[in-house]
Amino acid sequence: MKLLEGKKVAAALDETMTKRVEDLKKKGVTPGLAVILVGENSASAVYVRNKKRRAEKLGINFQLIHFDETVSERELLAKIDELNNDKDVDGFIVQLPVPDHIDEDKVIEAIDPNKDVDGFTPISVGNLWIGTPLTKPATASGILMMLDHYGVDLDGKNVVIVGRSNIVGKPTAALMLDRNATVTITHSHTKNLKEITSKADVLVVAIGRAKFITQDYVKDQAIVIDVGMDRDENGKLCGDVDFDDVADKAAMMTPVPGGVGPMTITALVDQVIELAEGRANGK
Ligand SMILES: Nc1nc(=O)c2c([nH]1)NC[C@@H]1CN(c3ccc(C(=O)N[C@@H](CCC(=O)O)C(=O)O)cc3)C=[N+]21
Repeated sequence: MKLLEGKKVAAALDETMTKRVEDLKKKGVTPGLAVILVGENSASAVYVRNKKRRAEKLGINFQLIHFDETVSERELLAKIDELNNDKDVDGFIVQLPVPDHIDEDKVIEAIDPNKDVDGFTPISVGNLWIGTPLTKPATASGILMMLDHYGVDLDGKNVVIVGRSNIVGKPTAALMLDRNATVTITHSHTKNLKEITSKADVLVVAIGRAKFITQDYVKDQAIVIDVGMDRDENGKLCGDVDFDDVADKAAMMTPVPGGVGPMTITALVDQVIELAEGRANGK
């Protein structure tokens, strides 16, 4: 089984992105990324820390806006409006989840689609499904960037996605469809899940259930993409796929950590640089 090493692919792509940022700085443009984090969710703190580290390593101007859990929706929307109008910020995200007293859809809708580097706004999602994405959805794009790096041709392939979240399942289905794959989206109400997943040439799993996918869910020589970020019985980071159980059946598989996670961040920072390049050309 070939390991799809997101961490290595991310490092290789960092080199070209660093060069792009240097070229931009020569034109007097520094790419700007802002992240709004609300509250003290420990997983979010790790992901945001990783985003900050990567952006700063590339020379991107990173701004973290960390609100207390009790921040009002009005205050959050005011900050979003400020970032929408800040010409030095090419893109920004509101790290999800936000506390229950805040309407997540309302917050996402307030983001300027031209700065929506997560690809979550209705305009971005609409453009994604009609095939003209304004901005690329980070995790889904990260998955495609990794498959491209390993030369996986999706045309005509049978792709099964387990999970239908707005962050991963749905945008990944849209991008795979765009590559002429035959896409099936499964979820918690799907009947005979094993029958469907064991026909997949490419299996993408994003359900937040530690080691849920065992080899009886996997077609021989399938490509398995594990987007899970869970903890196993010993509290160790693991994915939605039982890696050891599936390893001798899959042709290719992503590890957790070190697989999709780093590529999610690569897609995010690549998107910010692309927007800054657009700004530099418009200058
Ligand atoms: N507005 C928004 N955009 C997101 O893109 C977004 C979000 N909210 N909410 C949560 C998910 C999850 N996500 C990850 C990012 C990095 C790693 C990552 O760096 N993973 C490392 C391990 C991290 C660790 O050490 O725990 C790895 O897989 O190697 C994982 C997951 C982005 N998300």
